[in-house]
Amino acid sequence: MSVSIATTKRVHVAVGVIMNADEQILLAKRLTHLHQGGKWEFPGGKVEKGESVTQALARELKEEVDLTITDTSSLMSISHDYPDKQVLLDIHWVTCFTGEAHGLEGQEVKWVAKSDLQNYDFPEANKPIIDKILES
Ligand SMILES: Nc1nc2c([nH]c(=O)n2[C@H]2C[C@H](O)[C@@H](COP(=O)(O)OP(=O)(O)OP(=O)(O)O)O2)c(=O)[nH]1
Ligand SMILES: [Mg+2]
Repeated sequence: MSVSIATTKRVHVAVGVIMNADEQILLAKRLTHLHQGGKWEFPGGKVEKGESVTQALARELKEEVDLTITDTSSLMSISHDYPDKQVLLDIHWVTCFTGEAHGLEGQEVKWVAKSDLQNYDFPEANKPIIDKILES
């Protein structure tokens, strides 16, 4: 007899660590009805079929926080299993962008000094990202 094990597809997410000229980082608060709702995140979202990670990042940052990004560099990737969802976060530094940040999906957005990041509640997967930013 064969046993089938339920497997869920890992969700590939493009994530931007956006830093401004004052070395502040843009955080957005996940809406409560979403996965990991109420937690603070770095803006980003799912990579769609046929898109590169950079294309997805540019699209998501425009859709979510109204920024046009002009330069990015890879920071790290994190594969994380939540009890209810498996994610692969593809995280990029964003240091060149134009526009003013607004939460276009009704979410709160905030520029936060690096030294204040530890006072925010992030999803579990984000711990290595925070460590990396603090090292930089
Ligand atoms: N954007 C972003 N997502 C993160 C971070 N940390 C982390 O675990 N995630 C997870 C939460 C979600 O499961 C997933 C991001 O998905 P998403 O933002 O595209 O999707 P969503 O939950 O808004 O759901 P959907 O309605 O678009 O399907 O990655 C982070 O710092 N930024
Ligand atoms: Mg999103």
